[in-house]
Amino acid sequence: MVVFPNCKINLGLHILGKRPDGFHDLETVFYPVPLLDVLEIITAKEMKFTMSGIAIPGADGDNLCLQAYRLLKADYPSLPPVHMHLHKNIPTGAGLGGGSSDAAFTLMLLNDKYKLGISKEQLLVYAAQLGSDCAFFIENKPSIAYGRGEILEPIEVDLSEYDMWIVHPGVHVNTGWAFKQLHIKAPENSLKAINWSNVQEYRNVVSNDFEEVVFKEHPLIGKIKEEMYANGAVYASMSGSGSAVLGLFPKGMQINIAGIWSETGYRVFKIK
Ligand SMILES: C[C@](O)(CO)[C@H](O)COP(=O)(O)OP(=O)(O)OC[C@H]1O[C@@H](n2ccc(N)nc2=O)[C@H](O)[C@@H]1O
Ligand SMILES: Nc1ncnc2c1ncn2[C@@H]1O[C@H](COP(=O)(O)OP(=O)(O)OP(=O)(O)O)[C@@H](O)[C@H]1O
Repeated sequence: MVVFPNCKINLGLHILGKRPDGFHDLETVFYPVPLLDVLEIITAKEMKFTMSGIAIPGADGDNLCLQAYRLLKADYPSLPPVHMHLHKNIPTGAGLGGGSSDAAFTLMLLNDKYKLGISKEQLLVYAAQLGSDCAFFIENKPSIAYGRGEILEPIEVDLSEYDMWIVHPGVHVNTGWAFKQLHIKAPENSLKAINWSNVQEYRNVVSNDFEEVVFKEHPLIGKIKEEMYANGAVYASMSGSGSAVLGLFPKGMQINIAGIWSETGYRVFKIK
């Protein structure tokens, strides 16, 4: 069975405070984006995990797909050994949640393939154990998120009238590091109060608290955002804790990619 884990972008991200468990409470809008990994799982004589595509830092044994398998295997010992193959397209350490998506899709695929009968509510609980933004991918609908990112409410956001470009500058931002750099202050507005149908207004009212600290450490990421606005973006922002930057442009607008983001290591995605 083959599935295609997608990524997410954050539209706005407010860090509300540090919690006793070391995590942070946040407010953000998650929006699913069809930039896809490929995950195949087949029944095997013994466990095997293989990968192709973009290399992922860290040991293969720590891969979130395997962590998801182990989490279910502990509660469902009848789960047979499998061969999982992950083809990685979504840049890592990019704020696009690719690892979290792979984990969520592994849970859903195993549940479907082996008829484990796990309810959506229980899948959300498993997902939240694997990563803070993992639960989002179980629902995979535009949502406003609270708590660590696992408390989700659907929200009406439709960006289909715009062309979306995502630029990844090849820099890996460690999410834990980014949270440690923050100087937490009360947000100027609530993302819930924003009129999400007015995309033209986003530039004035939608902000990401990570940008200040991440741009300071990696000025080239801030530069990408500036370049998006200089080249006609209606809205541009870093996603999550970076390093990917998304831009919304008027539909059909021609952008001279080669002239703007041709530096070595940069990857530019036009989202279909
Ligand atoms: C920044 C976001 O991308 C926004 O969508 C997510 O909140 C990050 O979610 P994630 O990558 O799934 O994060 P996790 O793997 O759960 O946590 C990585 C590290 O980030 C920090 N972390 C993460 C989420 C959160 N709400 N508070 C935190 O302080 C913790 O130090 C944690 O050890
Ligand atoms: N299947 C996987 N895909 C990507 N990263 C994985 C995977 N499994 C484990 N990881 C580890 O998780 C780290 C972060 O991965 P991910 O791509 O989700 O980061 P991110 O894009 O910054 O996401 P987020 O927005 O959730 O912070 C990687 O550096 C890697 O060590």
